[in-house]
Amino acid sequence: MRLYTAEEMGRADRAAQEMGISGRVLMERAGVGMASLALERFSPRRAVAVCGGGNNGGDGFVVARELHRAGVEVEVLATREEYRGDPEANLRALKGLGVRMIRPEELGVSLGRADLVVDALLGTGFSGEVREREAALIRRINASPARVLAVDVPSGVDGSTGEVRGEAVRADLTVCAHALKVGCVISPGREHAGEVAAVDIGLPSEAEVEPSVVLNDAASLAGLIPRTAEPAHKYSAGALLVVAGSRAMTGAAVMTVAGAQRAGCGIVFLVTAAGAAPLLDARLTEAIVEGAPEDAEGHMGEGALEAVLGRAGRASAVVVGPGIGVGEGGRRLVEGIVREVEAPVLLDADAITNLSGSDALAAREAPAVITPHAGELGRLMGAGAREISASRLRHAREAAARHGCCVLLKGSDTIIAEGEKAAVNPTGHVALATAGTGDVLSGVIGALLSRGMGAYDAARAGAWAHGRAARLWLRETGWPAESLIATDLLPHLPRAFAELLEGRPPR
Ligand SMILES: NC(=O)C1=CN([C@@H]2O[C@H](COP(=O)(O)OP(=O)(O)OC[C@H]3O[C@@H](n4cnc5c(N)ncnc54)[C@H](O)[C@@H]3O)[C@@H](O)[C@H]2O)[C@@H](O)CC1
Ligand SMILES: [K+]
Repeated sequence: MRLYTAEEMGRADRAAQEMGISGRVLMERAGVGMASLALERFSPRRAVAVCGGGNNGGDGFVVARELHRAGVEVEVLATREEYRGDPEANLRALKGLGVRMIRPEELGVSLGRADLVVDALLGTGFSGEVREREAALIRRINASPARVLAVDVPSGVDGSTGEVRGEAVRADLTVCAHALKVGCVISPGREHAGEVAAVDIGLPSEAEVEPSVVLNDAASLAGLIPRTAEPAHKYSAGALLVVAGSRAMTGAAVMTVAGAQRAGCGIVFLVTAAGAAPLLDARLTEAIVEGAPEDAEGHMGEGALEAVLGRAGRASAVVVGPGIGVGEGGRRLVEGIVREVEAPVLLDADAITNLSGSDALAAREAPAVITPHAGELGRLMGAGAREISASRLRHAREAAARHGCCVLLKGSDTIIAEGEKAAVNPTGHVALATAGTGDVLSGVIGALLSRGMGAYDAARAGAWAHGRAARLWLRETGWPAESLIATDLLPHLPRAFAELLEGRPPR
């Protein structure tokens, strides 16, 4: 499925109009499609359409006309004194049909009676902060108990980024014209959008433009997962070195290694703190475990880098971070790995925190992936987690540019960014908000790197399979999402990868 920013949608729209398809036709098809979804989903009896002064409002007038035609009792608030062009024509048609027009001061009463609100106040023509007049209307809509259908974008959400500065409508369903708007799939816009759907507005394929952000769906990943070729041995199948764990943190190493094994690499080496090594060796039957010198806190310390570099020569990728601890020793270890290891490196968790303020990544030439959550990215970028969360796409891109690496910013809407490219992963699930799932993800992406995938593709495929595994677990068990534990993902990873290999989009 296609994702468009406001600018890309505008270009595609202009291209269609140059081909002779009028804006009026596009608006008509958008409104008709949106109304038909609203009727199907909500079976409304009394609706209020709140329509702004632009084409989003114009779509809203068409939705209102269609609802009226279907027998719904409709009231319309048109916020502008005078309309022009297509919105004007559609407003005139509504008035001709005798649809009741209301004034802003009547909105409260009308909303109290309605079971559906059509939010057509602001669409892709909006960005920045909502003016007070519109903000007041948004607050009214949000206070109403009626279901909310957002036209194209929930009003107040930046359709190109998902950023919300000030008020924004909270919709039950957002129906986008032609392509999903980027802002409807990235948090916080994503949470405002509710369920998201797209309607066909008759835009010809010749009018499509190159999107800057892609939806990381199974179709977009088809054919990317490599198979182990004959003649094969365990090294040719991918040899991953995992640098993880400390005396008091052994689970992180277990989950990273196990994730990697299920994502199909031939052999996994684990270098961990000496005090943790015997226990981990006993738990990780198939892995080769080596203890490295540790400091007083039980973290890998002085001499650990040598142990890692000794193993790294045989590895086709390295994962470093889960459970290693934060401190000066960890910092030297991670900087040394970033500087010295030529194979692709994935940095997660404490490895990212250990690099805050360092320019080691920017100086590195070989591929690298970092997999932070908002807090970790904040520490790396000298910002707060809230600042990162408010502008996720921008910060993921900035981090990728500044550190010259691939960035996977975790969340229900995991974002993968590298250079000019960006993808939003749709398989994420709240079930994954539990300790250890990030360690599994590091292992999965590390395994894909070790099998020869490029950083961006490995991160995308790993994110997809990881989220999909959670969804398969939910489907199989029927248990509440909150009950998932990280190791539950492991037996479902093979099925998720099988789906990617078959190129079959999930049901
Ligand atoms: N291909 C297209 O581009 C199509 C666009 N359509 C609709 O047209 C919309 C885009 O229309 P427009 O470009 O006219 O823009 P919008 O209608 O989204 O927004 C313009 C209106 O928002 C107001 N506004 C802008 N910034 C504001 C702020 N900070 N605070 C308060 N009000 C603000 C403006 O005064 C103007 O009235 C899409 O979202 C979609 O709903 C559809 O008709 C189908 C075709
Ligand atoms: K809207």
